[in-house]
Amino acid sequence: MSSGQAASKLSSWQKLKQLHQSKSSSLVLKDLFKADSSRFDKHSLTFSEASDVSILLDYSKNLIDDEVLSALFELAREAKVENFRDSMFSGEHINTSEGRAVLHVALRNPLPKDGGWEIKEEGAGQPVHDVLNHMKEFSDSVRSGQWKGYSGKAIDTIINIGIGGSDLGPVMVCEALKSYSKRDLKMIFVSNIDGTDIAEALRSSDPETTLFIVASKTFTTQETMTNAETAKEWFLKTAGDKEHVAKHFVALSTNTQGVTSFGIAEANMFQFWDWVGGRYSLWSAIGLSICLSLGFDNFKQMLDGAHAMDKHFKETPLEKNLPVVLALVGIWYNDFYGAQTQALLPYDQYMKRFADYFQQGDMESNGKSVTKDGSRVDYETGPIIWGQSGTNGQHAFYQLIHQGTKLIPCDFLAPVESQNPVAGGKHHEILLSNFFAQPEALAFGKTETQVREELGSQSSNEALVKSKIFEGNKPTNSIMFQKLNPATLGSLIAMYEHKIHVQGAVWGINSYDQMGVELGKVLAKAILGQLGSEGDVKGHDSSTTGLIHFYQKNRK
Ligand SMILES: O=P(O)(O)OC[C@H]1O[C@H](O)[C@H](O)[C@@H](O)[C@@H]1O
Repeated sequence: MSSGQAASKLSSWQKLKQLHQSKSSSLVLKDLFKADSSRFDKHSLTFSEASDVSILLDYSKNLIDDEVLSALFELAREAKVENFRDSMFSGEHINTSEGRAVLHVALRNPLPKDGGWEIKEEGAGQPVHDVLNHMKEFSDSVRSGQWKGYSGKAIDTIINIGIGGSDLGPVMVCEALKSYSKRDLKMIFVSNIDGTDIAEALRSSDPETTLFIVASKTFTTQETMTNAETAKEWFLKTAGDKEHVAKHFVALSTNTQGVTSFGIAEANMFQFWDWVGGRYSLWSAIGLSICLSLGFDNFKQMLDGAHAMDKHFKETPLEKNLPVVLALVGIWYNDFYGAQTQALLPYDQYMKRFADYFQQGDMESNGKSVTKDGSRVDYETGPIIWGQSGTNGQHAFYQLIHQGTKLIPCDFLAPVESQNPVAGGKHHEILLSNFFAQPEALAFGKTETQVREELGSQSSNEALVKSKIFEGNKPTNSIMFQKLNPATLGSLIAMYEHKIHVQGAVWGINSYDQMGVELGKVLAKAILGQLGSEGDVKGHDSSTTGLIHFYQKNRK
């Protein structure tokens, strides 16, 4: 297991610091490509270890050379990334602050008799497959119309009520694999405590044909429980009899007692375990909405794609290991170049929620400032993750990436094959031409000489010339895959999950707790009890008190 040692104490870290100082000015992409015609071949990797999956990672447009790369791999070895990875796979309790194993990989692991690994942790073998069978049975019966609502009608609307990891994964996947979905089954996701979210969902739904999925690992999350209660009240207003709840409410949780006291029978509960982190839970029962929308077979293919990436991560030498390479290159910018953010830019409209999903995945995992042994880090940890689908982003924020003052490493992702080759494939070719052009423009820019040539007689306008120069040398990864099918999506998600794992291991932090979300929740609870009257507002600073008083005076 990783010791939680500060990364900056490692000799390879110091070496990287020196390398950055001594050679960053000579790490110029234009020159690096000119000097080595095989740079793309040397710095690209392929992954095709799952059926129906073919992924190319081109990391050649990064500010790296052989010396930097070998120091980065040395860092991974010195930080014991391989040991820590193996500890995760074997079920060791690597989430030390909560004393838990971290086993989302077990959710996509076949049984040992079918070629999976033996994992010694309660739940991590047959029980996983029992829940999968339950999910299959249930989703088949709802999708086929066999499952009937209380008045005998089939279900045509699914409302998933959950937040954070109990929402973002299912939302992202249902959107990404929409072309595989049962189009006549309406999927609605309610997460926000803002009454608008549930009100809008209920407005367009019919209690006789709506199925509610209450998704919450803990079954105590205020937003989810409040939304679920409101949904139940709305349902019972029409349905009347409490007995009917059984036909319209199911729960996904680790908390059986919470589920039954809400009024959902254990038979309608899909179980998972405390070793599944919320932001890693879409592979568990939390994926029920995915199964309902896409069908179990597609869900299973997504698990298989993820499992193949797990196997790749577990067995491939670091130098050829996709998640490891992504992680190390990310560390190079995050810790030595001072980059604050990392953009995820999928050129596939179906992946429009991908960056939102990994905002939680990455930032809740690695947004930490103490190591596992409790020392304050003296280096940067998790990056700010953001992005949106291409080409929309190009018309919004790419200006800053090209010509702003900040270094923003970007991952570009795109499918070879479009699922909607409209207008004879014209849209897709335009889309891909942009996917190829942007990393090229970022890497190689446009020189002053080129600008002057283009401007011709106007080149005497110095300010204009300067404003049109692209400095270039902006690093990117390009990730191409054949087609966004369930298995490929599974592999891509697992690839980024493991990237996060490797970075957390190098930084010596616990990527698997989320203590930072607690304080706000506790304060909100206390404030909720004080909102009644001005006199109740006690124990706050003048700003918070002033804000609450303003609300109390002006509410209607
Ligand atoms: O699934 P639940 O227990 O309702 O938790 C929902 C979310 O709650 C918190 O915000 C955690 O930080 C998230 O990691 C979690 O996904």
